Amino acid sequence: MSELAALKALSKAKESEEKRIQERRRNIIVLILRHLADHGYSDTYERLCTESNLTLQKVDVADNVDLIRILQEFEESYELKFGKRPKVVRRLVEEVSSGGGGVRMRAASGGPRPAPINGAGQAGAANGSPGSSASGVPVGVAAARPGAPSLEGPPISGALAAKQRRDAGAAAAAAGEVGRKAELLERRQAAMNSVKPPPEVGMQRIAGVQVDGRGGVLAGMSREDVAAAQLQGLCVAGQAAPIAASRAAAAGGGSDSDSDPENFFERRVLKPLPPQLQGELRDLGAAITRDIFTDSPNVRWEDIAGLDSAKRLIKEAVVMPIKYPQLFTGLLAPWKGVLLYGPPGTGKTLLAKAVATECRTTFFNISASSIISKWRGDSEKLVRVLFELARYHAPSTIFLDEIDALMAARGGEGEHEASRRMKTELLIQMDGLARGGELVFVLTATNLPWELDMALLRRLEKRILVPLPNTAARRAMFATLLAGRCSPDVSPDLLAERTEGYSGSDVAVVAKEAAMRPLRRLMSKLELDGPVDPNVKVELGPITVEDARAALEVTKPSARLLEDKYRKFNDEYGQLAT
Ligand SMILES: Nc1ncnc2c1ncn2[C@@H]1O[C@H](COP(=O)(O)OP(=O)(O)OP(=O)(O)O)[C@@H](O)[C@H]1O
Repeated sequence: MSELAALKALSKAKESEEKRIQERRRNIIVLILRHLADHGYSDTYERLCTESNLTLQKVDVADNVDLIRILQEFEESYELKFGKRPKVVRRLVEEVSSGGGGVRMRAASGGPRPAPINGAGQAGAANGSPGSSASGVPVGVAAARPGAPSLEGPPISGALAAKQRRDAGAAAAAAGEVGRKAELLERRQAAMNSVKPPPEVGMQRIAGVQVDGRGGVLAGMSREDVAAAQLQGLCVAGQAAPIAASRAAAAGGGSDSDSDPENFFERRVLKPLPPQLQGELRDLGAAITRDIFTDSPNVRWEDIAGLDSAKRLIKEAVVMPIKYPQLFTGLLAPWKGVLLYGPPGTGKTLLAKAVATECRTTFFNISASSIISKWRGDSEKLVRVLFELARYHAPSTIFLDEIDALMAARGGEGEHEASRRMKTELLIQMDGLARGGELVFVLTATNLPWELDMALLRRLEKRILVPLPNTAARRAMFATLLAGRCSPDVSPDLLAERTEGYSGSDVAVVAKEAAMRPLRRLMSKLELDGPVDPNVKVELGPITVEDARAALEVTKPSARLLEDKYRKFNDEYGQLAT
């Protein structure tokens, strides 16, 4: 072949390769558009149409192709080739608990790889920073995050950033402004380094204090940080706080989901609101969606002391039908409504959170009293939308806490018309569940079961008493809460014996009160002795017998009085005879 012909062939090959690349790029956008449209992400769809100047009215994907199928085929061919499933998405940052309720993030171990997809990592490397910003946030993530702030204009993707850098470089070189180019690169890099993760991923930064998931202090902290962390109870006497104690704190103090690195990846991705919800119903739907647990509340059965029968019944009524639906058919069809009742602070909400952790269904965590206060006029519609969403996201669990606030007996004096309508709607919706095929459970909790409307009680087929903890359960709670904090003569047995009639939350208060006393001693010492000497270890002394006695004295049982009433209700309506 002549040289000319060879050149021509080369140019043609290059041209068609470029065409293929263009085509591939366009196809990717079309596939994404189709995916967004099929899955109801309408806002994002509109934006992508505008940005890409493509719409599904002009082109569409060919038959039998979609992103899910492509991904599936990729996974299969990878597995065939390498004998293992590919890891399609990987962690770039992990959350690190501060142990004090806060969370910071750091780059995942091994650091981010250069980002071949968006190119930002390579650009970073070129600038002396191997794909990671000074703040520990991989540049690739920062640059690729929609909405992340950048120095100039809207957020730029890694590829676009790289292109802009190339363009900027060419322009600068042409003008002989090498210095300006360097400055530009530096500014861009600085801009990307300063990008923080958007708040929606639930991460926070705590300046200067780095504490690992078990309360251990990480390298890089100053003595002052350590002292401050110690004073905040992040670590006792220079040691990592016991895992059991931190888990118990999590169980007691609400969700520790943000502090559990595993949760980052387990975070639930919700489907967008169903398109049939329009106008004000859509607003109600959005409000309810905010009450869906997207993170696991991370309360395990073993975090809940005692309550063995209640746990067994709940597992049988709610958890097992979701895990093994094939066994729960016909006569054994799952219960649609479950009522947890008992004195305040006995672990009803904890049990519900354990259900959410265990089942991984869509979990609607609804406080009935907040429905009333926030949506007084609209609560009937709210109930309808709630059940519609629960069916849409099935399998789901609707947890209605404080159900007595919503469903006190109807027809009472001064009952508002809107309230009556809302109650009727709830009953209708529950009947609808019994008829429908979707797996939707209604789990309710109350301290005042005798105030509930009889019609509702009938629909809550399974009624489970959650009683005050017995001695063994109180002992287990003290052992967990006070692990590693007591002098040898303070035993959990002694505390358990002295707390007959206390609820679980009373026990937690006694434990906290006892643990506060050595801290108070330390604080008054610090106040008296002036500023902290950074070389002196800040140590909390142990809880003494005197501390425990004083804590018991100031904390009285809060739920004993109504115990007989619960037993009576249980005899008449309950399922648990303990
Ligand atoms: N069985 C238990 N095991 C461990 N901790 C418990 C237990 N029962 C109660 N607690 C402690 O008491 C706190 C309150 O518990 P929870 O909110 O589950 O009570 P509740 O029965 O839902 O109360 P209320 O009826 O007032 O809403 C928990 O955060 C936990 O610290």
